[in-house]
Amino acid sequence: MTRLSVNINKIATLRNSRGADMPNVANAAINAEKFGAEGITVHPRPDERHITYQDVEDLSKVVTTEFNIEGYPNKRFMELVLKYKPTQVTLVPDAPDAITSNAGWNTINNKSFLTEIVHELRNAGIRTSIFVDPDTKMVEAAAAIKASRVELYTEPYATNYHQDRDQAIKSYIDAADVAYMNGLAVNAGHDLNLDNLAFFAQNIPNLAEVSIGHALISDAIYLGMELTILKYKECLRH
Ligand SMILES: CC(=O)[C@@H](O)[C@H](O)COP(=O)(O)O
Ligand SMILES: NCC(=O)COP(=O)(O)O
Repeated sequence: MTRLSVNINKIATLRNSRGADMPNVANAAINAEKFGAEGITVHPRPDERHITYQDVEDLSKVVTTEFNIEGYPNKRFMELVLKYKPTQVTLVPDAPDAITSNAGWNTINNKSFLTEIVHELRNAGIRTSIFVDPDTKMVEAAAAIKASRVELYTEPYATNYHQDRDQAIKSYIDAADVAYMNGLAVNAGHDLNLDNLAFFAQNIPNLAEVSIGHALISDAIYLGMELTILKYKECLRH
């Protein structure tokens, strides 16, 4: 069964907008898990525009499902994740000024850099996932780097879903096949929502985890977080 990891970056965006502590990020994680989330994902960006490094410390004390920290592995990020040792670290190639994640790693050109990072994380007992485009060559190179998982970057799927979902899913099916053939588990994320999630999950067998934030938190404004998480989990039952 595919795990739903709720990305709570946007809870922190709302909290930061007033400079106080409402909504409290740790409470949001506690409630998301109470409502059925099977993981909590955060992406502490270098400018801390939403999730702060302090949030990561606070969350490390309360998350009881799987804690997934995403980010670019610069020195500060590595010190953070090695200190708090989450369940999983998802390595993302984002530039500091990226408005959001907009591409997967070039795992061929960054092989030596990523191999060193993955080795350090594995030695710390942290599961590693590399954020990649649905490109079989990038997936194969991620396996050579000895990552445990790849996370398929699903923005292109979401963008093309309504136009031609069969075409939109094709590269993801191929990438997942190659991942499994190379001993990698498959995660997915970015721009997944209540419209496009079920078709994705139905077509990617053994999908280990989806991490969903922007659409899920937006839906929760109208539906409430409990019903929203229930609806997203229903999409994963196929
Ligand atoms: C890797 C990924 O797709 C998510 O971490 C996404 O980047 C969310 O980041 P923002 O919430 O800052 O858009
Ligand atoms: N890894 C994807 C993630 O954590 C959330 O992405 P989004 O749902 O906010 O686009």
